[in-house]
Order: sequence, then structure tokens, then C-alpha cells
Amino acid sequence: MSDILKRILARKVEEIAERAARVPLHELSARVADLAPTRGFVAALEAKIDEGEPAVIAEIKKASPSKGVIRADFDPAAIAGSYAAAGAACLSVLTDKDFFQGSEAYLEQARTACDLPVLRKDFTIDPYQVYEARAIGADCILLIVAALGDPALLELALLAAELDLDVLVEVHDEIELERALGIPAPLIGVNNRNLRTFETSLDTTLTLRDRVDAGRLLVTESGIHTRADVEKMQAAGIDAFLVGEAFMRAPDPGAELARLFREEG
Ligand SMILES: O=P(O)(O)OC[C@@H](O)[C@@H](O)c1c[nH]c2ccccc12
Repeated sequence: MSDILKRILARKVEEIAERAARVPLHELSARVADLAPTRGFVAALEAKIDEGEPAVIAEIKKASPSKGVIRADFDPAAIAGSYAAAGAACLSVLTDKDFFQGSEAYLEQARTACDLPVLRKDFTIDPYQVYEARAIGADCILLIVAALGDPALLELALLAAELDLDVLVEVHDEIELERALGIPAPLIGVNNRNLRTFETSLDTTLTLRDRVDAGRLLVTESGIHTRADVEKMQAAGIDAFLVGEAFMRAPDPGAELARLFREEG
């Protein structure tokens, strides 16, 4: 159990069993039966790109296993409002408690504070979590290819579609990308960070870029900190970004978004 992803997934299995013992699946699925439609995560990204603007998924993340606490002054509603005002396309909210100090409550607070679509950022390995994501108000879920076998990847993606949730399918190398392209997923996230070692390199996106077919939208994820990083991605034709730490460390996260993505020079 050396790598962190394995540790997270082992704990996640226990967590799901605990949750399912508290709120059984049939109760959750009844709860999602008559919810309002979701906000359209992919559509919001595409709308920005159609306007000729970068599509930014702005993340709300208090802590991570590699960095510890990133933001002590943590008010998800205020951060969400500041991201929305700065022109973010979508939000991403960490809900994993044990490794990221996240919470479902943070997702609910962030979503209520604005009208942006919200990604539930967690380690989804079981249908239970897909129902749960819909029940807490998520508009999109993350499926990490490295955490899933092919049958589970397809099953979870189809269930998400059935529940009106969009899916961000995350990959880190060519083999994972080929597997992601094997399912009907319009949104492919290339994580520049290796979840097993935490090593981060923007070259990951540059290497995989050309293998993503034209019908899909590539989101570059992690390790984007400077205007130079943004420009390097844009020069390679990347229009969609998922950024957390750089915003979370800034006193005003929305102002930092505007600085990284909007200002000239
Ligand atoms: O804080 P960064 O380096 O800007 O990265 C954001 C996001 O990409 C990162 O939080 C992330 C990408 N994939 C994940 C999977 C699980 C947890 C976290 C992540």
C-alpha cells in the first residue's frame, strides 16, 4: 500500500460501506427521483469557448495529501461567489474528508451561492456515490480511470448519464487515455499530477493532446500557477482548465482567476 491512490481507494471502500449502512441506496435513489435538472457542466464550458474565452473550472479545496492545509480561511460560499464574479465557467468542490478535508456541505454551500455548475471532486468507485452526488446537488462527477476497471468505468458513466449528471473522465497517461476514449465521455481531464507519486508536469497535457479526438473536450488539470503556464497550454490549443491551489493560496481567489486568465500581458 505504498502509493497514495491505493490508500485513498482502500479507505473509500470502507467509507462507502459506512454511508450505505446509514442511508441505504433505495433511500438515496428515491431522493434523486424528482430533483430539478442539473445545470449543464459541459454546456457551460462549451459556452465560454464559443465566446472565445478560456473555460475555467475553479476548484474549492481546503487541503490535499501532498500539500497539507492550503487555505485556512475557508468559506466555500464566499469563494464560489468570488469565482462566479470573476467569470469561472464551473466549480469543482472536493468532498473527500479523510485526505482533502472536504465535505458534501461545502459543495451545497458553494452551489447555493452562485448559479455555476458544480463538479463533485471525489474518488468515485461505486454506484452509491453517483446517486449521492446527484442527491447533494452535483452537476458533474469525476471518474478517475486509474481507480477503475473498464466495466466499472462504463457502468458508472452510464449511471451518471441516466441521473442527468455530466462526467469528467480523468487520465494521466496514454493507456488510461485509450481506455477513456473507449466510453462515451465528451469531457476528458488530463491530470498533470500523477496521483501515485504527486509528481506534476504540464508536459503530460502536451503529450496526450493530439490523441484526444476532435469530438471531445480536453481539460488540463493541476499544476497551473502562472500566466506563463496558461499561455503554454493555450499555445497548444487547450481551452479548458481546472485550477485549485493557485486560487486557494491567493487572498482573493476570484481576483487571482482574473489575473491568471483575463488580464493582458
Ligand atoms: O491544485 P491544482 O494543482 O491546481 O489542481 C487542481 C485539481 O486538478 C486537483 O485537485 C485534482 C485533479 N484530479 C484530482 C483527483 C482527486 C483529487 C484532486 C484532484
